[in-house]
Amino acid sequence: QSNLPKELSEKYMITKKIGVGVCGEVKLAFERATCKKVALKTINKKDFPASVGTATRSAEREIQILQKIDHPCLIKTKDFFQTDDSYYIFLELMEGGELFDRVKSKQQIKEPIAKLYFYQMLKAVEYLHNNGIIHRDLKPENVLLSSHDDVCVIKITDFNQSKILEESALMRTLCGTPTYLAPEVFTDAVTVGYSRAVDAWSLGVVLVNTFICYPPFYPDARIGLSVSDQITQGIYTFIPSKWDGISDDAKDVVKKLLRVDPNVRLTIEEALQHPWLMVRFIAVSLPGPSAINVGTFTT
Ligand SMILES: C/C(=N\NC(=N)N)c1ccc2[nH]c(C(=O)Nc3ccc4cc[nH]c4c3)cc2c1
Repeated sequence: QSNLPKELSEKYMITKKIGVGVCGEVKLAFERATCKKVALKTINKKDFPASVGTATRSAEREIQILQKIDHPCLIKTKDFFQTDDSYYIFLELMEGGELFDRVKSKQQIKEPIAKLYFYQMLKAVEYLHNNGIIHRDLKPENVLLSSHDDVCVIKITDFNQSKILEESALMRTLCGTPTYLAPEVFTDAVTVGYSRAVDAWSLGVVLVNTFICYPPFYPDARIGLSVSDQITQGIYTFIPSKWDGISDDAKDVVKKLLRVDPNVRLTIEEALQHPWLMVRFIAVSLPGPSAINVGTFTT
């Protein structure tokens, strides 16, 4: 890290690499003044194949989102630096690492733990959607665990693909008097605005992939369909043996999230009302000052 900004090196000591992402890497760093551990995510501008212009815009939009969001299950930035060729984002360190690695190493995650993580993901995405943000890249690599214990707080990260829903021209048109408006403007309006449903779909795939240990859509000669055809036709395989012992409510949530038509797909809000999630939880609170109540709810 020879070309680090001087003020960055003065404030932080950077040590080993702890995670590697698509566009950059994650390192363990220590804030010199407090000796506190933090995660440093470096995003190299030159890693983006497109012209630097779009790269900078997408990275800057991500930084803007990262600095604006405030929810117990969304990663928070603690500091930020940039040079001509890189962004340096300091984030709260999630000791448990990525959910992806936890799943890779371990056999099936037990249903109550899967439900605890899934509930937190729903609450995080509910917050994003309520703030007009669509994540668009929800996957186990972008879910971080706060500790090595199974019962822990999770946080969603990586807003590189995220989209901020601006007020659209269509919304403004629909506010005016429709005297001269063509019928298709109304019918189009019905389908527009479901872009947030993509996050619900992804969470359905995460639920199957992460908690039942295999992706619902994968290249398999026996199915005779490409992954994209399986997805567009909503054909996914339920390997019965893997679902033994999993509750019918859990299967029902998956079925309703993995609906091809976004208009009938379960929304995040509806998923939170689903019987599988509407159970009493002991609030997950961490010891010490960082105790966070990610939410308790009753039957
Ligand atoms: C902000 C962000 N990505 N943004 C973009 N890719 N543009 C991002 C993505 C993945 C991330 N991973 C982490 C992170 O703390 N990872 C991690 C990985 C392994 C271990 C092991 C112990 N703690 C760990 C933390 C922060 C983080 C931030």
